[in-house]
Amino acid sequence: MRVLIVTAVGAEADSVTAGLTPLPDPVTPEPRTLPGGYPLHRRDLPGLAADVLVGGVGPAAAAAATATALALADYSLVVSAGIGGGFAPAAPPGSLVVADAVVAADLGAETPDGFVPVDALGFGRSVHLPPAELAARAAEATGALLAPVLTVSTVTGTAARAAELAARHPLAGAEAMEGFGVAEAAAAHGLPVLEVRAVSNPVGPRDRDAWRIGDALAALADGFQALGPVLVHWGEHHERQS
Ligand SMILES: O=C(O)c1cccc(C(=O)CC[C@H]2O[C@@H](n3cnc4c(=O)[nH]cnc43)[C@H](O)[C@@H]2O)c1
Repeated sequence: MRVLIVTAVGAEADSVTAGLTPLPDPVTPEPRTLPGGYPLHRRDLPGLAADVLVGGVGPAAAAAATATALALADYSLVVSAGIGGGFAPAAPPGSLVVADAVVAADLGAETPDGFVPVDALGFGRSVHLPPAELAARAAEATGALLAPVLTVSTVTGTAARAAELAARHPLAGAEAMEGFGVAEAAAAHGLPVLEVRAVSNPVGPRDRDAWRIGDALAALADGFQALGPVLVHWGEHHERQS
């Protein structure tokens, strides 16, 4: 199976590729550069060809990068991966969240009666659902929380905003900025999507001292080491079905 894994920044791509490199890699291949300037790292495991793309920060950049890669090669699955904010207490810094729903949390309209999501306005959609069995197996193998992951264009920085999001999405495990963009591009190509987030900070009042980016990147690498066999298994099943 060939899978496209989309990260926002190079450090996340490095963690993902490290996790997918089971033995010390004597030769670390240089990434290719796709049109648009997107670096694409390749990892080949038995039964799994993984392309790890650095697509930029935010849903629009992520969608553009993902669509570029999907136009250039055939994939069976697209994964949005990186660090994110975790909703307390379920997703503390250093933990992992696998999305059972990829939710556009701020795509819509503010009204006197509150936020209305874009699909309720009659446009497009605001949720993409990863294959349920794949998401469940991924969460089990990585020890992750299986929960909705919110995509936001603005990082939450106040208790009030965190409470508002939690009230609208009581089961949310994490927020990040790329998942829905990756999912929209995947859906446009008829492909399933998965989202994996390693928690670097709590969703809440802005506190740069509370960031645990190193811990999150390490958790992301560990997570992808555990995820490799799940993807191989899912790919074998998927190929038998098609
Ligand atoms: O300046 C801040 O207060 C701040 C706090 C958290 C994250 C940022 C970023 O600019 C990181 C954006 C980058 O990382 C992902 N990410 C990490 N934590 C969060 C979060 O709490 N909410 C949303 N996104 C987060 C995101 O996917 C981007 O790729 C700045």
